Amino acid sequence: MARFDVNIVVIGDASCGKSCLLQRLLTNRFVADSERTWGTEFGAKRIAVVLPDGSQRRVSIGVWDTSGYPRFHLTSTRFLAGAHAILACWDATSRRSWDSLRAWVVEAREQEPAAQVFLAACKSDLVERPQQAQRGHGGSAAPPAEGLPGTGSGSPAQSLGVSVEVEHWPSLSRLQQEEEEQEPQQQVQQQQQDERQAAAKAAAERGGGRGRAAVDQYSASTGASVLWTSARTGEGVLECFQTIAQEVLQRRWAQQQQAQQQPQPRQLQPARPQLPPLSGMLVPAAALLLGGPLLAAAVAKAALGDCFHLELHRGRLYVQAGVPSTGPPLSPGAVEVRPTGVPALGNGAFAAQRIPAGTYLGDYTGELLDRPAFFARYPNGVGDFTAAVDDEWAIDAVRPVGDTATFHPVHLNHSRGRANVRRHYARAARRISFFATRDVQPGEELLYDYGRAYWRGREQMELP
Ligand SMILES: C[S@@+](CC[C@H](N)C(=O)[O-])C[C@H]1O[C@@H](n2cnc3c(N)ncnc32)[C@H](O)[C@@H]1O
Repeated sequence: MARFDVNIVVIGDASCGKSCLLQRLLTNRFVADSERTWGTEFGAKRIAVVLPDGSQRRVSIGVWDTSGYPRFHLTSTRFLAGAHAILACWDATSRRSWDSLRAWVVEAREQEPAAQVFLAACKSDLVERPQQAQRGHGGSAAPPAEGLPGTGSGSPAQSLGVSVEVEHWPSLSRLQQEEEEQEPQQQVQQQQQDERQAAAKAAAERGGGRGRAAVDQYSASTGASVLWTSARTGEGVLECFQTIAQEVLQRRWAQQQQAQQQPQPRQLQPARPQLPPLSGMLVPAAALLLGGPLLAAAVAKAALGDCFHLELHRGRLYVQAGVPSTGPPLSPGAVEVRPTGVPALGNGAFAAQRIPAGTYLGDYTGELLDRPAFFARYPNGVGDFTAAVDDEWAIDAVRPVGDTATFHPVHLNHSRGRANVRRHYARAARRISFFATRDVQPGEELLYDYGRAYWRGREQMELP
């Protein structure tokens, strides 16, 4: 799983309203006939949260909308590993959907015991909703009264100290397409919606939905908050995800406080970073002293060959030593993307077979963003899955990160001291390539040093 501050996986029966919930969160629109979710969809949003100590933090939430179809069951549950929160949804108008909620919750807890579980009633505009706005285990978090800009619904934003800053979503093309298609169909859709609403209300009255008492009882027995949502009206949707982010961060904050009060275990000394061979560096250093930079560069190139690069780009001279620009390709299946077992890291890339030193692991591919596009998407300058090519261009790999079946360099975690991978930059070509710097044994994680700039402003998050 990709690493966001709060990773949320949405589970529940097919057609219970999960995709509409995610679309409402990301686009503030209701797409009545949203496509079935084949596999898993993904979206992300940045929100600012106030911690219990009063400090403010900007956090990103990543939301994985899994398929509820039985044939995708395995894929869906695979995404649970590394989740901080699991949102188990049911269709508030459907008895069957409610009845299978327990099985989803049991499975979620088995797969990712560390995750906090929340229950979401979808389509709650079609049933009688709870009145009060209590939050917490054993209670239901109903939307409070006054709205947050853009939601058109009630919001606990002030009391929670949460505000939305920016959002982005990878399924952009699909959503744009839906937007284009929506206009001419609007009247028909409205009619269909009215009909569906009337039918669902009738079903709920016949006992299709679950009574409040049963919901509260289950919530109390599982310790999972209930969040009432309607993707159609927008009510409770943003609040649902705000509640989750807030509760996850509150728990994390409490755990950190507790850990600080306990004696710290002895820290392992990280290994020294890998440098180019000393002999290769001594000769150019002597040449620099004796003949100046040109001679030093010529000598370095002669000594290091494909492991020494000079690039004059946009008025700057870039020097790289110790990493090749070409190498034998990775054998198919040689890298496996899977949970690291460390919640703060999420997934990582592990050698499934021996990877010889010098192997070319792949390029950092994704959406190319220029400076304005980058800051429009990430106003605070932090993109967890972006790699800067130079001071104008960045590559955003937010899409491939959700695909753990195929290795992409975005899956590589950072280590300053244990790095066994390095990047080669060809800036003019807007290319960043990754190479193994030593033999990597089966089971070893592939790691590279993201560089100090990546951690600036969030140094406390960096693991060695
Ligand atoms: C490019 S992703 C790496 C792959 C990611 N772990 C995943 O699940 O797909 C970068 C994110 O991983 C996490 N991460 C990677 N290495 C880390 C480290 N050494 N310490 C803390 N967080 C790390 C951070 O959240 C970072 O923003």
